[in-house]
Amino acid sequence: MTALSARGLIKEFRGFRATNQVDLDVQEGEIHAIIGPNGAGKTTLFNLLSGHLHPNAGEVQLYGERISQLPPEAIVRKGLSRSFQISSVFGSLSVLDNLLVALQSRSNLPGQFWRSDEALRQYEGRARELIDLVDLTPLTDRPAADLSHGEKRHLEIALTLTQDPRVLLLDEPTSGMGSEGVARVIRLVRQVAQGRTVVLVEHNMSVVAELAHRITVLQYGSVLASGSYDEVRRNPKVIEAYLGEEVA
Ligand SMILES: Nc1ncnc2c1ncn2[C@@H]1O[C@H](COP(=O)(O)OP(=O)(O)OP(=O)(O)O)[C@@H](O)[C@H]1O
Repeated sequence: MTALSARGLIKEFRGFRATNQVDLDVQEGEIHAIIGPNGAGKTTLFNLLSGHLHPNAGEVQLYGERISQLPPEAIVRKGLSRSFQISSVFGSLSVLDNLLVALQSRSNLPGQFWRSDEALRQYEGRARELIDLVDLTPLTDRPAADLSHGEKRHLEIALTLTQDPRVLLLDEPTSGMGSEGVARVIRLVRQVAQGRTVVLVEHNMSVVAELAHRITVLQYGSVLASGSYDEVRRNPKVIEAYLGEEVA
């Protein structure tokens, strides 16, 4: 079953075409990587999938339902959430409180966003489960501002999971991490992908090789190739696009 698809997506910024007739098919349960050289249009495509940008033409479907003109909050409610490259955590709140606020914001009307501590506590069980899942248990009560870069990325993934998405978009989950951090993220992505569909933008080819069932390669806003890691890395057009960068 197709979880997420795009047909003929076009996005222009003042006449510059950042996304050019992109078609994408992500099957339910797969981990799908979007790769491409700098400026290829990966982030723009992510923004189109999540509703943070609207296409000039073409459409995005989530489980067969057109979502491309909906605002991001409506798309989240339909089961697609994304993490951002730029940290979206509240630094002054503890790890636990970040999760409590995110869980509560999902379950209540916006006017009720800030409520009593007591009301927040009903989400504590789920918050602690998510903290465990992303390996942050020893840091539960620490202000998020104290976390390392890698730990913040883990917290962000936990925050994204508060929406209980069927489809999870991860924007460069390993960016800025050393090899140990990268290995932890690989384990984490595998874990959160159980029972979910994951689409990730990723520059690190060893991460892509480890995780991705299928890959879409972008160049100059267009799809250059798609297929398994082995199919894609043997594709002469991909090799040429990455000349000077490590693919194999
Ligand atoms: N808001 C915008 N206004 C004008 N041009 C934009 C805008 N957003 C993106 N672009 C341009 O669109 C192209 C694709 O950008 P995008 O950020 O999607 O690429 P990317 O593949 O994510 O790059 P990177 O790997 O470097 O993050 C770039 O040339 C960029 O300058």
